[in-house]
Order: sequence, then C-alpha cells, then structure tokens
Amino acid sequence: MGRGGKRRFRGRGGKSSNGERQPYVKYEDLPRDNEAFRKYYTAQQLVSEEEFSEMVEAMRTALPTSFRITGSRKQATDIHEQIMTELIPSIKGVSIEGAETEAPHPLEWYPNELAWQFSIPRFALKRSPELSRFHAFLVTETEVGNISRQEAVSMVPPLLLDVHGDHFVLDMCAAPGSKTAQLVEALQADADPAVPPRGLVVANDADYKRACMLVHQMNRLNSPNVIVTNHSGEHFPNIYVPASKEGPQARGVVQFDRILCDVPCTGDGTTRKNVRVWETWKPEDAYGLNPLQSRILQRAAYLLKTGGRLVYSTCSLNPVENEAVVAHVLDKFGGALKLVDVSAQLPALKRRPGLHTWKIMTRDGANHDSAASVKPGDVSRSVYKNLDNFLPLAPARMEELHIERCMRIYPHLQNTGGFFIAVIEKVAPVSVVEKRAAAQAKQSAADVNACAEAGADQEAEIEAETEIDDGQVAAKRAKLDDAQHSEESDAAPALYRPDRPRDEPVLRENPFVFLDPAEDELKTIFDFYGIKDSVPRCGFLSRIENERFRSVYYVADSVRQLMELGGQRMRVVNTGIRVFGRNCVKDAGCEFRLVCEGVAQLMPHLADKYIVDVGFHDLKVLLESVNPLFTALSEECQMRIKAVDPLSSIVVCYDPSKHDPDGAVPDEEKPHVRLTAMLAIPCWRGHASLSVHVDKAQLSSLIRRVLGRVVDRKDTGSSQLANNIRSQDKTPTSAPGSPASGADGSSQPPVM
Ligand SMILES: C[S@@+](CC[C@H](N)C(=O)[O-])C[C@H]1O[C@@H](n2cnc3c(N)ncnc32)[C@H](O)[C@@H]1O
Repeated sequence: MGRGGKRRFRGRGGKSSNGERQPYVKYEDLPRDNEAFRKYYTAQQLVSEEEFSEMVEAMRTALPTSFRITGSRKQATDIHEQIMTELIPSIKGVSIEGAETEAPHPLEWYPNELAWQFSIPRFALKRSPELSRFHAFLVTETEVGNISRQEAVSMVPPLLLDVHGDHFVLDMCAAPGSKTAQLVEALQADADPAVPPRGLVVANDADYKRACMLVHQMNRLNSPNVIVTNHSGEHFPNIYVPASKEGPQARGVVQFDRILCDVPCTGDGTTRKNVRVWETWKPEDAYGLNPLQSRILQRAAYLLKTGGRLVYSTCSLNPVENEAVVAHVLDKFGGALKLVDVSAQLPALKRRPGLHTWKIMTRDGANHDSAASVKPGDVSRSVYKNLDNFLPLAPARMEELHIERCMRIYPHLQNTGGFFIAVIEKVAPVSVVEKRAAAQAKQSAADVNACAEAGADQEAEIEAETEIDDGQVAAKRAKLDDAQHSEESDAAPALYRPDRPRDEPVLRENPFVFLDPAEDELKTIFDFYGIKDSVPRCGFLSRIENERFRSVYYVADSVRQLMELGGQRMRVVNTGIRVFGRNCVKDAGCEFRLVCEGVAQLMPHLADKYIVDVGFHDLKVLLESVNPLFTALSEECQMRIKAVDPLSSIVVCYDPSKHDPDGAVPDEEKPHVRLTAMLAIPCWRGHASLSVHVDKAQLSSLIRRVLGRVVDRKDTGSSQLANNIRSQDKTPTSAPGSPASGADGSSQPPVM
C-alpha cells in the first residue's frame, strides 16, 4: 500500500514474500523500473508515447523539497519576508559537488507565494556549513509550525475544497495531517484572534497510531477548532441532533459542508520519494483497494450537506483507484453528486483531464478493456466478481458524468509527484432522512427538525436504559445506525450496505470531560488571571486522572457542541488547545500557569496586568539572558512586572507596529528581520527575575528572528544562549526554588 500502508524499508535487506532474507541493497541501487508498470501504463495511453518516456524518466529521479508557509496572514508575511531577505541571499553562490545550488522558488500556481520548492540534496543541507542558516530555518520553523514541509501536489486538494470560517469540515483519512493543517489554516484565515471561527475540522484516521501523529501536527497549529477522531472512514458514525436544536446543524444528523477523502491508495505516483514502489508494483494492489476507496467515498456522500463539496484524491496514477471509483459512485447516486469543473482554478497548475477509457491487467500481463474477455482464473476470485467496478461505464454515461473534469497531475508536467483529484458537489439529498428533511424545510421552517425526531427519540431511549451494559448499548447503537443506513440505502438500492465495524482498539487515554465553570479549581484560575467574560466559560475541558486534572484545554463552541452531540459515539483522540498547566510551584499565586500553545488564544481575554508591552531593549535582554534580574529591564517594564504577584505567568508582547511604526528606528534597535506580527511570549515572573517560558524550538526561532543568531541546538557549551535553551528543556527536573533555580534562587520557571 502507498501512503498509510506498511513502512517501506530503505536500502536494507528485507524479507521476501516467501520469508527468505534478501541481500542488502543500497538505496541508490534500488531498481527504478518495472516491466508490468510500463506495460500497464503504456496500454492506458495516459500521454503520448514520447511523453510517456519523459514521465517515467521524471518518476525515476528524486523529488524536490517543498514547503508551505503557514499561520495567520501577518505571520505568513513575516516568514515570506525572511525567505526573501535572509535565506535566498544566504545560499546565493553556494556550490554542491561543483554545481551552484538552486535557490528556493515559489510554486507559481500556489496563491500568494506561500508554497516554495528547491532541489538541494538532503545530505548537503545537513552537512554544508554554508547552508547551516538555511537548514536551521527549515528545522526550527517546521518545529514551531511556521512552515510545513509538504509535497507540492498534495497541497492541491485542500485548495480546491474551498474552506471558509463557518464550514464544518471532515477529513476522513487525515494522517499524518499535512492536508488537515491546510484545511485548518483556511478555516482560520480571516478569524479575529479573540473569536474562534464558527466552523470546525474533524481530522479522522482509521489507524490509532497514525491518528496520534495527527495530534502532533494539530499541536503545532494551536487551533481550538479541531477534533481528532479514530474511525474507519466508511463507518464514520452518524451524530444525531435533537429536534430542539437550532443553528447550522439543526437537522436529524450532523452533516459537513466540506469533506476531504484522501483515501489509502497504492501510491504509484510517489515513486520519486518511495523508490520501493518500483519493485513491488503489481496491478492487483489497485483491485484490492478499489472497494474500500469506493465505500469511503459513498460514506462521505451521506455525510455531506446538500450544496456541500467534497474532494476525492489519491497519489496513484491508476484509473482503477481513480476514475473507476468516482464514475461508479456518481453513477450509483443517480445525479445527486456532480463533478465540478475546476479547469479555471489554479490556472498555472499543469494538469490533464480524467480518463474516459482504460484497461485492466490480468495475471498473464494481458490488458482488457471489457470484463467479457477475462476468464475465471485470469484474476483471483474476488477480483473476478468485481470486474465491472474496475472498468469504465458505458461511453455515453462517462460523457454524462463529465469524467474529464477529474484532474490528473503527472510528475514531468511541473517536477512533482503524480496525483489524482476529483472535486464533487452534492446537488440533491441522497438518503430518505435527508429527503424528508428537505421536504419539511420547504413546508415550514418551524418543522425543520421533525425529521430528526424518530432518530433522536430512539437515541434518547437507548441512553435512558441505564441498567443495560455497555456492550448492549453499543449493539443497540449499531442497530440504530444500520436502520439509518438502510434508509439511506433504500434511497439508492444499489448502494453498499456498511459492514459492521471491526473491533477497534480501546483509546489509551482518559476521555475529555468539559469542566463545570462553577467548579472551584477552574473558578480560581479564572479569578487569578482575571479571565474576561469575552471567552465562553463552557469551552474548557480536561482529561481527569485520579479526580484531578493536570492541564486545561480550550475548544471553540462548534467543537463543544459536536462533542456533546457525539458523546461516546465519537472516538475522540484529541482536541483543543492546552491553555493552562499545573505547575506544582510552592507558594505560587495560582496552581496553574499559562502555557505557550494557548497564549495567543487566551491573551485577548486575560486581565490587562498580565500583558506587559516591551520595547526592543527588553525583548533582547529576555532572549539573551537566563532569568535576567528585573534591574536589567527598562524601568517601565519593571513597573509593569511588579504589578503582578510574584511566581506567576505573564505575557510579554512586542508589537512592531507600536515600536517601529514607520520603519525609521535604526537597525540595531529593532529585530533582525522585519516583523509585522506581534510577538507574544509567555514568561515566568519570579521574585526578582523574569524568564522566557517557551520550548527549545520556539526559543531558537525567536532568537534567529529577533537577534539574527543561529543557535546550535546541540550546543552544550557555556554560552548564555545555550544555557538559556537548556534551562527550557522539557525534562521535569528543575522547579522554582530548586537548587537549579535562577538568579534570585526562586525565579526559574516551571517546566513546560
Ligand atoms: C493517503 S493517506 C492520507 C494522507 C493525509 N491526507 C495527508 O495529507 O497527510 C491515507 C490514510 O488513510 C488511513 N486509512 C486507511 N484505511 C482507512 C479507512 N478505512 N478509513 C479512514 N482512514 C483510513 C491511513 O491510516 C492513512 O493515514
């Protein structure tokens, strides 16, 4: 399997299918061709004969590195500025193995120069001293989430999904999450930092371990609008909405405005980074995946709102995984789903239209354009049963469906990987429940939820039966879901009936619970930090362990509502931004401190005294020194700090628009790179000193941007910077008042 399948080993001796150990083969010497691949794709006539050679040649070479600039508009502007003024000049004229390096350049089809590409080999990036600044930039900015390394073509599906701030978005096969990150950024693009967007993104993956990778990705995004779930996409649960509910989801079952189905696939468009694909490629792999891909797409169709948009994508070139899935699903839904013509979007992106005809290959290597010529035994029994689903529909039907509106991206067109994308709109309801709801909405707006009553009542009945055990509840739920699905299926008799979900592993962490705003500990935190009423009190949650909580998370209202509706039906792996962490500091003003991830979100709602505006001098002192004494800071800054009780968190802010409004301040009195976004840095106020309280990566990034110094993260020397970084180490060894404390013996911040 391609992405999401077993890990491919790189150049090591592995075991063959018969269990024998294979000899060690160096990565560079792995085969980069496959006869069956050539034969199969030559028969598909994807491109002309001459162009096919060009395409295969491109597929045998290494993929360039590409990355995306992330974050709010202002942050993105700052990173763009750094690339232009600092990074590109830093590698100008540098040669690798006798050839001058190619400077990074923006991908011309990506909006606002926010995606970049370059072809410097990995080994050179790591080892060449002339590239150390460039390398440090890539590493630290990726870690702190200001840039995201992502294959160029994989950036296309989220762009075409056209996500807005009020959308409910579902990413059905989301891990490791590079596209999810783009969806979240689009959701937040125009958001006011004090008010989370009205929409949300559910990032789902069937594989629990991979869903946990999403958690890491989401933590870099610091969004209160994301929920990570762990379901098979084809069994993503129905979430019922009670009849009394109003608002964007006032319906029987929660539906999404946008759905991304970036399904598991053979990944034969990824040969430039997964060289092993050449060795293992065989046509049967696509036949094996087609039914799952098709089930995921069908489930997405039910979960999509009428008028909503979904994108189906793979990193495979194979029509069996692409046009075959799209054509057969569209055909079954009888006109309710339509391919969107996106030929005018991203005009600089070179692409080819979807195929109307293709062939399938049998075991003997013969290609067939109809099932009639395939004999039992030419393929496995399960493939034989399904042959029609792997082949095109009748030519007239393919025309009607406009299959050419699908998008094929080939590696040689613009030096990328291969990709397939279909943008689909739902133009009519597909299930009986939806149809009933639509009819009722026409009759009377007040009756709009009546259709939900049956489902919601049954659900309530289940919840009320408290004496029955969990197993029975689950079985009843499944029955209710099946009843729901069979209504869906009645609407289109030829559609698949969902299998019963496989046994799914038990989630390994305590579930999230919403904290009661009247609960003593939470109230103490709110009172201490003067949290204003501008933040809804009911959006704070935690995982409770031994009747205590260690961290407090914050979610947007849309997420809270969905989680409350979903209840135990939804397997939530993670959600929210961590805003407070228990600090266990003796005599601290509050048992909880502000944490770095949550500062941007919480800052607009904090009492003013916890936000200390600083100029460049104070910013420099804080970044250059370990726990500087107050006396090293400006008088104004000292006065502001002293207004806060000792041993507590504060946020230090440097606002470039206030301190250098017209760009007239001399260079030595302003940050190394021109900034437009405000820097908000959580700090720990000791008895006599103040220290920056961010993790290593954040600190390296700040030091590079503000002071223009590249910090060697492995540095163990005695320089102030290395000390500073070490003192922020996440290992919970030093706490305030401990022997490792800062200058005044009590100021070292609690560990992050
Ligand atoms: C192509 S990858 C997704 C890549 C991801 N969209 C990204 O951009 O980072 C496919 C993912 O589908 C997941 N997967 C496999 N079977 C699935 C299923 N039945 N339902 C949902 N996810 C599934 C795999 O674990 C894998 O993470």
